[in-house]
Amino acid sequence: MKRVGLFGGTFDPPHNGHIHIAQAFADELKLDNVIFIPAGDPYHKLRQSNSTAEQRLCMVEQVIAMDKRFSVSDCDVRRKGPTYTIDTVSLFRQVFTQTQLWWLLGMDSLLQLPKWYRYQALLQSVNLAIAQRGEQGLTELPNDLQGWLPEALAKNLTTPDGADGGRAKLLQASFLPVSSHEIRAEWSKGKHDDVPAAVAQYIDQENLYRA
Ligand SMILES: Nc1ncnc2c1ncn2[C@@H]1O[C@H](COP(=O)(O)OP(=O)(O)OP(=O)(O)O)[C@@H](O)[C@H]1O
Ligand SMILES: O=C(O)c1ccc[n+]([C@@H]2O[C@H](COP(=O)([O-])O)[C@@H](O)[C@H]2O)c1
Repeated sequence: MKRVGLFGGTFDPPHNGHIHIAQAFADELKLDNVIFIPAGDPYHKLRQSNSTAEQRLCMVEQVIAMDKRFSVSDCDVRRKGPTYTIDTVSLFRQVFTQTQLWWLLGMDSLLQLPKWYRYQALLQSVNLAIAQRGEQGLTELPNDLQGWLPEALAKNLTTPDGADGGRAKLLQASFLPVSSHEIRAEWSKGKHDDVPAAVAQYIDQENLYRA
């Protein structure tokens, strides 16, 4: 059965930490493809930047050239209203039949998951692949996920057991201590080494992240 990773993010900007975990997810889960999906309206975040959704999409387009397993979808940028992952996954379910779908996310996102729109339905409709990030760990797992996670981790990764969804996998690979908000804050000071050169060039060309 084909396996596809869906990697949603604000990507403001996409950085080496994203690329590192996307490749690690693809290796460890043997994904055929990782689809980067920039959020159109990341309603859950306080926007602190001058970039548009189209510019974030353009930056992700630079990144996907780095690995033949990578591609990008503009479905969340095009969809109106707040970007809810349950809607994104429903779209991909229509296109990818006979495919195991994995939603890729960092530990910081997992800990916030009970705040996501219809998160329980989401957990049934897609599998979650979780990357370690910073000091945050499973000891901080919200009560709402404490029953679900051990069961989801115990599910067999290869044998389909009826409907796809409800599995979880913790990434073994380490993470890079890089974040978009730190990159934006440091950009005017000339610290550009946490993003690929093509992304750095685009940021300068578009005059992004200048205070
Ligand atoms: N360095 C990293 N290591 C592991 N996971 C990461 C890393 N950076 C981002 N992620 C994960 O990638 C997804 C998209 O991240 P996002 O685009 O919000 O970047 P970010 O660096 O977290 O941004 P910001 O610093 O603005 O909050 C999230 O699930 C996040 O947890
Ligand atoms: O569905 C939701 O309610 C929801 C709430 C918070 C985040 N998300 C998605 O999670 C992904 C990562 O978010 P972020 O904040 O790390 O950019 C991105 O695709 C968001 O659209 C989704």
